[in-house]
Amino acid sequence: MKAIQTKNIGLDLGRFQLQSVSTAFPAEKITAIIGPNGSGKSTLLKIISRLLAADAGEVFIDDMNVKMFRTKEFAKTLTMLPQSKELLLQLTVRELVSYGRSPHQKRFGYKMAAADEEIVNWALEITGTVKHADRMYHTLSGGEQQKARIAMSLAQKTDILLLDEPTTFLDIAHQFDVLEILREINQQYRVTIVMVLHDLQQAVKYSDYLVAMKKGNIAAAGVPEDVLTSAFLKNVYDIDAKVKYEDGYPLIIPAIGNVAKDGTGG
Ligand SMILES: Nc1ncnc2c1ncn2[C@@H]1O[C@H](COP(=O)(O)OP(=O)(O)OP(=O)(O)O)[C@@H](O)[C@H]1O
Repeated sequence: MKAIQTKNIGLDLGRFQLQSVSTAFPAEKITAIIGPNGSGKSTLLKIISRLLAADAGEVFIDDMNVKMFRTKEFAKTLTMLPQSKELLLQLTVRELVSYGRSPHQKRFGYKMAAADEEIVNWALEITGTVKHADRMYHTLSGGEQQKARIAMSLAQKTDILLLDEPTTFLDIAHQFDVLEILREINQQYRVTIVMVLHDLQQAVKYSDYLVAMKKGNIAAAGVPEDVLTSAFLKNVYDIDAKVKYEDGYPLIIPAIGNVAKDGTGG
């Protein structure tokens, strides 16, 4: 199983720069990337997953530079589920999830092997999307679509799973449902998971490690209880709040009169 390391990643997007980002995501653990809107979380995930090329620096999976992977080998090693934007896919849910198997197939359009069918069924089952398998993807609700997209990522059966805001569009029950599924995947199959989460309480509860970003830099990294403190909230989000832990679950109590500022993390 693989660990990810970034070394001095730099990228200039004009008004925004990733500034020599060096960090690591531990193998076989769940890491949450947190930080204010626009702090560079998605950009970092896109660079790790080769969807975006950095101007400087390197990404390694174990000791292998990601540039050295052949496309198909990379797709068998790492899956990235980007933030969902409106997709009007003319596909059934089963067809969408089957795309997850394409890196494992000999030729595009080749009839799927029984073993691949089994994995597609497993991904549909584990995400609770089997009941929608024969529906057109675009007719699903936002939450149902999100679970179908997660099923597609799981069907790819990689050692590393990157997810950008996997709980978007989901109600609270389905958010916990998805986070529990991811935890099960991590524990049972020892998959390394890195996900962007905005809910700090969920990030602490469902991850082993936190990486926090602010203005294109790493602001903090470590075990959740060490990272999520009152001083951290002030530094990264510019909010005054107390943090109390109850049974390992953080309670974030904002100071009275605390108002959101520009949302850029100060
Ligand atoms: N292709 C692009 N061209 C120019 N600027 C970009 C591009 N992609 C992202 N940016 C800018 O880079 C900054 C970081 O974006 P990014 O999506 O990585 O942030 P984020 O931390 O994931 O934010 P959010 O929590 O809102 O999803 C933002 O200010 C964004 O507008």
